[in-house]
Amino acid sequence: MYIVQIASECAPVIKAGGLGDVVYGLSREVSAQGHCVELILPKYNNMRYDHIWGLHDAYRDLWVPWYGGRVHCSVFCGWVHGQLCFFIEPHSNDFFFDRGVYYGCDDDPMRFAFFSKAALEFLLQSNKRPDVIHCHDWQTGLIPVLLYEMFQYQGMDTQRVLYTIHNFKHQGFAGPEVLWATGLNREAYYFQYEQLRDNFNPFSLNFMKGGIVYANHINTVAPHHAWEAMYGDCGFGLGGTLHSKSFKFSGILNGVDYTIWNPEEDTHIAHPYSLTTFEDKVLNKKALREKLGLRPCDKPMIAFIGRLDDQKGVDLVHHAMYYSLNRGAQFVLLGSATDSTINDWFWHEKRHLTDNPDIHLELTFNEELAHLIYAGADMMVVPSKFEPCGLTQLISMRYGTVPIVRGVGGLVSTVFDWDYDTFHPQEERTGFVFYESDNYALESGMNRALDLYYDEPKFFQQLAQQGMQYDHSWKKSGQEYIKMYDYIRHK
Ligand SMILES: Nc1ncnc2c1ncn2[C@@H]1O[C@H](COP(=O)(O)OP(=O)(O)O[C@H]2O[C@H](CO)[C@@H](O)[C@H](O)[C@H]2O)[C@@H](O)[C@H]1O
Repeated sequence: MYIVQIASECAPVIKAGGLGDVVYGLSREVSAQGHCVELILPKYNNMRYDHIWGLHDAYRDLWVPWYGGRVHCSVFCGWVHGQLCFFIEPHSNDFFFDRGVYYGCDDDPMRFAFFSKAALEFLLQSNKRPDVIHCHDWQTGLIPVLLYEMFQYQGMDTQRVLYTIHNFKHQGFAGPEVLWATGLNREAYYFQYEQLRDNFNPFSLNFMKGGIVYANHINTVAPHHAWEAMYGDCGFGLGGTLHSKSFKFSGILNGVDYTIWNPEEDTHIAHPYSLTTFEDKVLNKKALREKLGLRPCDKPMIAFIGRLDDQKGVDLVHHAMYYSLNRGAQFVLLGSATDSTINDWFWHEKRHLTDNPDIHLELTFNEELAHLIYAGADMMVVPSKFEPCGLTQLISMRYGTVPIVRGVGGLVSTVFDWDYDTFHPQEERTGFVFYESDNYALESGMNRALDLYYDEPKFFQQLAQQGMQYDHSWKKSGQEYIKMYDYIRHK
């Protein structure tokens, strides 16, 4: 099969969070299983160019219809760790992708509407006719809309679309201008409830809703989250739409790219280790302390890695920092915030705690440091309010770092509580789970983990090693995606 992935991120060249990991890891796996996979991405000026090999302009004259005129674009081509990627660079005064950031601009809906249109225009003009177009999140929600309302009449009538939703909270809203810009025009038609009109704001179009309505199949990144989105409050207003499209909606659990996340071969960590040389993990804890200026001691090390966003339960992350110190542990946080209130809050904490030798807050995006923390920490807290799948707990388990998670979304499907899980025998359990979203619940999870660490170190190590034995590589999930591609291709 020939698959084209269209997305706003692809790790490690463009990564703001888990979307980038999934787009790269899945592409690699599907290629490894014998299919042809190409990626189309925006050419941001701040992406990690050091991860692209052989970048050259492959298609100089892409003209993209936009409002009444056309925008001239160049398409660059290069290899990102073995995956062929095309990067679209528009030459216009909007400077859509020359902003020094991936997201967070007022005109984000316009930027990604343009990208969606340009990506399809590139396929059309370069005569690429994939069997399946796989697009992701709100940024590419307009792809199936544009394909079925416009491009199929220009010769792209056999392409099928899989639309994967990684986060229902961000849906992409715009007014009618986006219809005039992209050439979809017909306001009255698209503003119908059955089309793109937002379920709550009648004056707004909803990109993600468009993706759901028009794609051949939609999935989210864990089966449990598919249920939560349809029947709970995790659909953020799209539950009804999903319900009406439940015949084409499912969940496929994410995997982790074990060529990147592998403690045996990780070049970013101080001392590689495996299940059988688990005792070397402590050398990474020592190296982490040295790197971050934490004092040498025999305390446990608790970590948090993630976007500092309301979704991640930042209030509980904050509580976990102080509670760890109270219980005699060290704490490391690696995160960055796009919300200025949360950013200011954590910068305030960082300054306040700067002289404390047992805690370090690193408020940036740092892929290399993330590897060292996964390897050096004993426990990872993931107190999310909602979590479609979650990769940090999966990576942590791979590194023998015990996850302490809130029982939501993909977290509850991958972390099995050491004390209370009723579905798995003790030798298959992997961490600690709490359910309520308050300090007491978090403390109960952390206490049980710390008690096991202090009082029964052998059992704690056994638990860490049990997590390492799970296979959360892309192999199985990759096969599920291939089955899905094949299914929609023949629909
Ligand atoms: N400051 C920082 N420095 C370095 N690395 C950092 C970092 N902050 C985060 N990361 C890394 O980014 C990834 C985050 O993974 P998550 O599963 O938390 O994704 P996220 O919530 O962004 O995405 C959404 O998409 C993913 C993928 O589908 C879902 O798993 C998830 O539930 C959903 O919310 C991990 O690889 C983590 O190590």
